[in-house]
Formats: sequence, structure tokens, C-alpha cells
Amino acid sequence: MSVALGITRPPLVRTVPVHHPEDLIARLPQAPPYAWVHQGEGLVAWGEAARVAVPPGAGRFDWARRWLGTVFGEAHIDDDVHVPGSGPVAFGSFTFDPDAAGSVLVVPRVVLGRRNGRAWLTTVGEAPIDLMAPATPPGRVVYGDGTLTAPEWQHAVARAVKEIRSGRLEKVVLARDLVATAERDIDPRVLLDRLARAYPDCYTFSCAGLVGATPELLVRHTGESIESLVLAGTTYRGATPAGDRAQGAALFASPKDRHEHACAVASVREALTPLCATLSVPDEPELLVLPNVQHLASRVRGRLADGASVLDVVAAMHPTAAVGGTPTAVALEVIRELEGMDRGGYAGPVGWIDARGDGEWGIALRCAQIEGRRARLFAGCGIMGGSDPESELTEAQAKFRVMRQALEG
Ligand SMILES: C=C(O[C@H]1C=CC=C(C(=O)O)[C@@H]1O)C(=O)O
Repeated sequence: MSVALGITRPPLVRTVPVHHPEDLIARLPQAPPYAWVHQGEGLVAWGEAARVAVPPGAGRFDWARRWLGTVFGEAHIDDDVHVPGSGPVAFGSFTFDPDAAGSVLVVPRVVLGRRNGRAWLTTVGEAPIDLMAPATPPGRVVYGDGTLTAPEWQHAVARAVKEIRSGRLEKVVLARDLVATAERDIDPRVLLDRLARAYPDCYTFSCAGLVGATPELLVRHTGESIESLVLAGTTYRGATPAGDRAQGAALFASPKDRHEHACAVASVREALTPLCATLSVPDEPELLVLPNVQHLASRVRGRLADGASVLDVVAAMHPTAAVGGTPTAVALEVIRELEGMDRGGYAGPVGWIDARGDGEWGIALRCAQIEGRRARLFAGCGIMGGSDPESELTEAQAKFRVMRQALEG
């Protein structure tokens, strides 16, 4: 099932220090890009030394870990840098729904990394010749409804509210999609560049056509330490600094949003407790202010008990109640019943893992699946018993703005 492209067996993986690239994304050649960039640091990559379609099912993360064990285990690694992200890495995108096809892992041929004042280049096998053709913007973009029209989605939200009030569940996250068609083929490098400039505090990512800038860090794994930024509860930016503060204060004081956030934090605590020797979860959220919205945010930190890799942690955490709901199993049923769409990689884990098991994975939000001239955009909202369908639709529009601006420039 894996495809190894033109590399000698066993492959030689070489990591060498390089001069600081000013802009990681600007170094991407004309090839499907892989990226994970936050505040100018991270990894960009291209080429495919190995690629696999991860079979759907409950054991998919285990399957992925075993595949990676074989691929990394076969490699001769010559790593002069020794930091998380040096040596061989795999990028991955997993579907939200464990039973949906579309999860993928790719070991790129070339990786350029930058972290804490150091930069490095990793090559797998012979370094390919890269074509540095400039990226062309997609031109005019028109939008159409995805699976549900706006009124149909509001109706789905109203039905979810009824289910919650009837006691079937406490919270569910409902999403919708929009279809964008551009004048020209969409070069993901244009979107990555615009996203990283506009949302430097988010994680700008690209993997197998899924491109976005997510504010939500599912897990960062460095040695035994893990960190997660849990988000749920949203309001808008004010027109003035005072208006901004008033919006933030109202979000902080809103029982509906605090409850929505508490569900997400509880799901993360529950998932991480069995894996961790120590775990610190803040008593109160903080505000994360982004250019389009403000979120309630909780930074969770822990120390792993026994050598779990970042994928083991991802497997335990996904789906958190920031994208599924409470209780998880019922929320997944309700999502299938009411959304009527396959989320694909949206709201699934996206990120990278190295041969030590370190890595960074986000929840794929504020993103689109790109194919030729078309992009399928996704946005969702946490629905509670007190949710108003019209306000939830407005919130989803604010979340769509991230990818709309990336497409339109
Ligand atoms: C599901 C999404 O956002 C989640 C993350 C932050 C805030 C959320 C909310 O307030 O509804 C969602 O739980 C999305 O952006 O599509």
C-alpha cells in the first residue's frame, strides 16, 4: 500500500543545518506542499518518499503508527541537528469520522525546518531538482452552497437544540460546507502565504490538498511534555478597542459559552488523564483574540507517563468536544444525522510526526479541501441547549472568512 518513489533501499535520510530562511513558505517549489507554520517557525516540505492511505476504522492511528515504525525503522538516519522535526518526518491528515476514507500519511522528500533560532534541511534519498515557478493567484472566486443551504443548516441547528433540550446529549458541533470556484487552478502556496501573514498566531497547514490556518493545537509533543490549546466559545471583534474588550467580557460572562468551553476541556482532561503522570488544566479559560473572532481558550499541559508518541496522544484525544460533542458517541450520531455531509479531513487531526515520536497536530479548522479550481470550505459551531440558529450561522460566516480572504487576497 505504501509507494516509495525512486529512493534507494534502505533510504538515506540526511539532516544538515542551513542558514535561516526568512520565509519558510516562500521556499516551497511548484509541487504539492506540506506545511506547518506558526509565527514564522515550523516545517515546510515537498516531494513524496513514501505515501499511504490509512485504512478507515477504530484502529487507524495504531495502523498508522505501525506503518511509520516500518518506514522510519528502515531508514539510515544521519541527523546533525537533533531537534523535534529534524530527521525523517511524516505529515498526516486524518478524517474527522473514523469510518470515512481519506486519511493519509506522507513522508516528504525534502523538509525545511526552523525552530528556536535554528534551521535545517532534511532530504530523503537523492535530493530532487525543484522547480521554483512563482505561484499565481486564483483570480475571481464565486461561491455556492455546499451540502446544505443556509436555511437548511439553520433548521439542522434548531433540530440539534431540540435534541439537547430533550436530554439526548449536552453539546454537539454542527458544521457546513461552501464550494468556491476560482478562475484559475488554486495554487495552495498562495493560500499558505496569505494565511500565514494574516493569522501568524494560528497554525498554517497543508497536507494532501487540505489547507488552512487553525487556531486549535490538538497536541504538541516534545520529549515527555505535551501541550494542548483547547478552544470553544466564540464572539466577534469589536469595531474599537473598547468594543473589542466589551465583546470579550461578554463572552467570558456568557453561561452558554462557558458551558460549551467546559465540555471541550472536560473531554481533553478525560482523554489525557490515563496517559499522563502530571496534567495541569487551568480553572478558568483565557481569551484568544484573532483577526476575525475571539475564543475562550484553555492551555493544558502534561508530562507523559510512558513513552507515548504524538500519534498515541492524538488517538486518545480525537474527537474532542470542540469538534464532536458531549457525550462523544451520541454527538457523532447526531452529526451524521443532521449535517448530511462527509467532513473529510475538516475537524480531523492534521500535523506531523518525527522518528522520535515528537510532533505537532492541530484540529483542521478554518480550512478548505483544494482540487484544481475548486475549494470546499468548512466551518462549524458548538451547539448548546440555548443556541440561536441565526447567531450560529453568523458565527460560521465569521469562521469562513479566514479561507475566503485567503482565496480572494
Ligand atoms: C468547529 C469550529 O470551531 C471550534 C473551535 C473553536 C470554537 C468553536 C465554537 O465556538 O463553536 C468550535 O468549537 C470551526 O471553526 O469550524
